[in-house]
Amino acid sequence: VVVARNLLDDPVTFAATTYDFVVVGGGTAGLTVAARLAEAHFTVGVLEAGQYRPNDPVIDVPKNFGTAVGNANYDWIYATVPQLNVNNRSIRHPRGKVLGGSSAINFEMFNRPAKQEYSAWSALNLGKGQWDWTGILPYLKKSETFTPPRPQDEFPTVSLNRRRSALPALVDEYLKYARDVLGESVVSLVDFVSAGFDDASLVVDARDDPFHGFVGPVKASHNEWYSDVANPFIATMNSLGISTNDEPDSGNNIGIYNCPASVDRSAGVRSYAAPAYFAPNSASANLVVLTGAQATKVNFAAIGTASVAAKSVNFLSGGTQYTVQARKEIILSGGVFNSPQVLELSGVGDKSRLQGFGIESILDLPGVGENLQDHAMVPLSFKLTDGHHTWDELRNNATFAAEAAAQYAATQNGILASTISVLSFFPLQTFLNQTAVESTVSSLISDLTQSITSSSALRILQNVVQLVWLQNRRIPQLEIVMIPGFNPTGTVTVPTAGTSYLTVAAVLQHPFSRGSVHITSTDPVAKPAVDPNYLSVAFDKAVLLEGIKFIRKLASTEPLASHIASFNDPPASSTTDEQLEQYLKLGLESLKHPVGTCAMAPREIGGVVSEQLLVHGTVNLRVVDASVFPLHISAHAQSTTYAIAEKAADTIKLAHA
Ligand SMILES: Cc1cc2nc3c(=O)[nH]c(=O)nc-3n(C[C@H](O)[C@H](O)[C@H](O)COP(=O)(O)OP(=O)(O)OC[C@H]3O[C@@H](n4cnc5c(N)ncnc54)[C@H](O)[C@@H]3O)c2cc1C
Repeated sequence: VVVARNLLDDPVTFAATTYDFVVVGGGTAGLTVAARLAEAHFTVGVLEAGQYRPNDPVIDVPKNFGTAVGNANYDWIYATVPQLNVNNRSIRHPRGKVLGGSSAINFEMFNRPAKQEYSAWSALNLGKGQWDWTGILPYLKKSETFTPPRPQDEFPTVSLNRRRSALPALVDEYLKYARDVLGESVVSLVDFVSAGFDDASLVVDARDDPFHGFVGPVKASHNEWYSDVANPFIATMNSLGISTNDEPDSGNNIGIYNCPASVDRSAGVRSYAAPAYFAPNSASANLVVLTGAQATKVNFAAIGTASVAAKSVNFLSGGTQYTVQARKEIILSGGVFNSPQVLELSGVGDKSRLQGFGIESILDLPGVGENLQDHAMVPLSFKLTDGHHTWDELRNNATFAAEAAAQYAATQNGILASTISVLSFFPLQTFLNQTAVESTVSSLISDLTQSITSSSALRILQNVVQLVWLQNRRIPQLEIVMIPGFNPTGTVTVPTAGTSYLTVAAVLQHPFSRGSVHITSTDPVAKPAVDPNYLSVAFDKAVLLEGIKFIRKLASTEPLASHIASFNDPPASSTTDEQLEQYLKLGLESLKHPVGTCAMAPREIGGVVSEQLLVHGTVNLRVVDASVFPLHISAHAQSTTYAIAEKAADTIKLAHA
């Protein structure tokens, strides 16, 4: 194991130094912002609870994704509180506890949402901070070195059927209520966020490839190994109206596509925050990382009455508490569960909640830990006919597995370098007929209207955005993930020996349910309570149920149908809505993209951080991680998280220029 010069395991030395910036969490966003600030000649001290694990095959070998889940050497091993709407099950929520954070243990899909989704982030922040596609795209590009797919990886193409929408009248009704409830003070916000998200100036010629970066730290590439079930799967999706999208990173992510992976293809290893941002700076004295150290509290010095200044961070290392001082700023990058936890432990959060724990309130910010949004998914599995090549072969056939290992060792390629890559994203209108869309949205609007007086302003505005999105066929509502093998994270059944599977998951992109994460104790080592509140809005369940039916139809449609020997989970005998709903409750899991618990939005509507990512009411405490997403996106979270951190670094550098 190579231990870098500036990687410390000595808390005394770390605490004895005053850094310009102290970053809590050396994860996806934390290492990105830390490295960029260190490159700009600031001194940066990073506190990371996990260890540095370079050259570890559990992390590095692309096909090993999933094996770190549940292993305390890599994973915080979170689980939700019992979820009322899914049989009171507690749902697993892994989070990376290792240098590199969740980027070290994630499933390596590296993609982007529709450009209009970022426009909503911008709208929720009144256009400040340029959190739209134009403002974020440069940072998506800055963080990546993109390698386009080889010609032989192209998918079959069939064009998408377009149908007419009749939703505007229904949605206008909710907008009227939203204006009434929110009153004059924020009525302009309703108009602002509902004004539509198309910007003609963003239409650029895809052939110029203005979308990708070619010199950034994170390597994005495409698989060379594909299962033989991929092509029939894609052709069947095409025949059901999901056309192939050759440029999914362009801000138009509708269709089925070959998803880039955060894999360094030449070395055949995962590309994640530690090798991408930490390792290249490991000779720089500006960037110091202390591993095995958990931050427990931010300490403040009062300045004036309106804003407070953060000055130091308490942390635990080897059971002893230390304090490290920051000259300029403290940056929380502990992730979607831990950043709000540290804020609450520090007296920043809902005043009455904190008083219940005897914590002195420094800033009354009721939004801390609220607004938790996640991508709920339901995987379905199918037994394939004999002779198929899937990842199951690695489990079923010891000779094949040994050959694959030898091939990987010799060439850094082959099946062990492969990842999940066949993704598709589409709006309701693609898989529901117009009557079904209208009745689903109409029930949703009635639910939202009934709860409008007990909803926060942020939530009402999000509802407005999401309702507008439901009319817009460029905003995906459902993702279908094709997994060539038995579901790596499934909990419903176990695979049969000697059998190959196809797993297809339906994933809700824009849930209307909102959850929370809050401390349950003043003990910083006690895990906060994670409650995504899955399916608490009936619309979320309805979309997933329709997603399940769509997948069943897909598996019964040629050319895919001929490759399927039998329905596995759920079995073919489950046909009624009731049976499929039972399966939904049994099989629902997280796609592991929880976001939003320190939402970037104005304080008056319930936001936690400003468009500069400063915690409201502070002059120098920022949150830079996936917790600042104000609204979920139709993409996996990592590339946007890197971009947020890259953008934050520029914002911070400017503030201290
Ligand atoms: C199993 C799994 C699969 C996923 N699959 C994908 C995928 O395929 N594609 C995709 O785009 N996204 C995926 N994601 C999501 C994506 O990886 C995350 O959204 C993203 O990496 C989050 O980045 P972050 O900076 O917010 O947090 P993290 O990367 O989780 O970083 C937080 C860091 O802070 C540290 N930390 C926390 N609290 C403290 C503290 N108090 N003191 C010190 N250190 C602390 C943690 O140990 C961690 O290193 C997946 C996530 C998981 C867990």
